[in-house]
Amino acid sequence: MYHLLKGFHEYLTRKEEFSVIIVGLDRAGKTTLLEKIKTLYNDVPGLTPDKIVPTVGQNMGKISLPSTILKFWDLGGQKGIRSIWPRYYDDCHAVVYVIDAEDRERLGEGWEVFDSVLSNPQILNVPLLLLANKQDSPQSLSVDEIRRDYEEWFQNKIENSRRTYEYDSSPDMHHRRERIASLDVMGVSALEGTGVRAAIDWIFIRVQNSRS
Ligand SMILES: Nc1nc2c(ncn2[C@@H]2O[C@H](COP(=O)(O)OP(=O)(O)OP(=O)(O)O)[C@@H](O)[C@H]2O)c(=O)[nH]1
Ligand SMILES: [Mg+2]
Repeated sequence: MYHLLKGFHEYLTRKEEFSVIIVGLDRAGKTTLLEKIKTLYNDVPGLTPDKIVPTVGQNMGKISLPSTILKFWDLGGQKGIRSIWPRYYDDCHAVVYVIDAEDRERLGEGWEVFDSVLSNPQILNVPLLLLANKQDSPQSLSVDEIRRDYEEWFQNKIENSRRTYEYDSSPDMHHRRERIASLDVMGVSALEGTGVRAAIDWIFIRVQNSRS
């Protein structure tokens, strides 16, 4: 009887688990973001920024929300490690791409990598959120500026490739354009936590919707 009741209780209180991957260039602030998420949502706080080192491999963190567990995979962003990202694409329910809005010199590199993430067929229908991090810094580009910078970069890429006839005719181009048109960009400060709850709300709603 006890086991029956226990099983029934577990059935009633069970939570569905969703995997979210956090990708972006090295130093974008992915681990700082994950640790801030843990601090905001868990009883046990995440690491403080002074304890965070560059990620070699991946970090995992979970948070519990109503009837839902979000399991985050923070993947190392250094060039040599990015090749592990595709291993996570098949099983993820949402993708968060973190861009360092303060580092103007690396924006182009950030878009190049973002574009290669976008073009993966495995995540074609997976919710994708672009986070413009480091909004606490006065040097950071705003959300609107980040969006514009990406659109300009993308436009340039198309123009250049038209000349070489390689890009425009690719079959996934239509999807990519649609995806960019409906892309959600949010500003956060992983360091201070600003905007982080709004980003989690976005992920929570999207994974619920994509399931139904
Ligand atoms: N000002 C500011 N600095 C930040 C913010 N988020 C991260 N940083 C700093 O950016 C640097 C890199 O942060 P990490 O979280 O280690 O970056 P990462 O994306 O995990 O880097 P990899 O693990 O190498 O892929 C650290 O010095 C952080 O303190 C932020 O919101 N604002
Ligand atoms: Mg890291």
